[in-house]
Amino acid sequence: MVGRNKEIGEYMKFVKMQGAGNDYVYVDCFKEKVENPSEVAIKVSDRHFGVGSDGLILICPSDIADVKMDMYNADGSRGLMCGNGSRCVAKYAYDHGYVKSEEFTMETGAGIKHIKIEPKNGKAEYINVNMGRAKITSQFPEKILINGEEKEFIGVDVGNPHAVYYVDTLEELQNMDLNKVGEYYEKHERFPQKVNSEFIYVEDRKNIHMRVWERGSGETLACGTGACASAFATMKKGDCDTSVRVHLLGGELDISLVDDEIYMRGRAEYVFNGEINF
Ligand SMILES: N[C@@H](CCC[C@H](N)C(=O)O)C(=O)O
Repeated sequence: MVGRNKEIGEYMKFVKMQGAGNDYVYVDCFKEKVENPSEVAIKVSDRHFGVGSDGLILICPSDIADVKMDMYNADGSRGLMCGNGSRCVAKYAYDHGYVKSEEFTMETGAGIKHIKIEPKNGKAEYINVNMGRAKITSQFPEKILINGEEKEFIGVDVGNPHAVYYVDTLEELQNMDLNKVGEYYEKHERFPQKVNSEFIYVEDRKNIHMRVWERGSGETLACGTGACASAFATMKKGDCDTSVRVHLLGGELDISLVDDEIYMRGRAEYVFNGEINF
């Protein structure tokens, strides 16, 4: 815990931020210390008894980059990479003067990422993240039996694992009951480390629609790495150009592939600051 107040006991200061509706509780570890981040992630993420979020992200100093992101899913499991989180950490670090220029580096569990800020009135408005190289991790596509039904997916690693499933119509995508079936996808024996599952409808060569069931957090309004994985799968399959807009339940992300590296561009926003009691 990071503080003690004689009226309320132990408390932790945080800022809630969201990127395309993927919301996390962020703690500024340039100033604060979080001792049991997995337990804290479970507590803060609870939408009734906590702050309410898709997980916890610590914004930390780094020995090897300008800033470090340390992320935890809502179930307390550690995530190696978080696309939406990286934009929020970048915005926070830039707006709070922890980084001094518009281009800087971020340490993540999936290596060092290069960030480029597009500022407006001195604050980060759009954030570009070089997500690095993606890798296809399955047959192309691979058949799988999920809850008695045969499906096809494309496995993609973007620093964390994804399985991308095509859906035939936008209506079918909108009507999917992920709360009912999501866990069958996440915890299938084909994925011993569990997996983030994306369901996509390709509208045309420049637009795809996506819903996601995230490993460790369930359905979220967006997943940055999932958007990159989905865009990459459609590009490799020849269905989309090398620049794609991904439409998510909570917003939009622009993903492009340049010299085999994936770039993600999008916004990040503050929601509120607070203190939570323990
Ligand atoms: N929401 C994230 C991904 C978070 C980690 C993921 N659930 C995992 O366990 O790999 C994103 O925006 O990329």
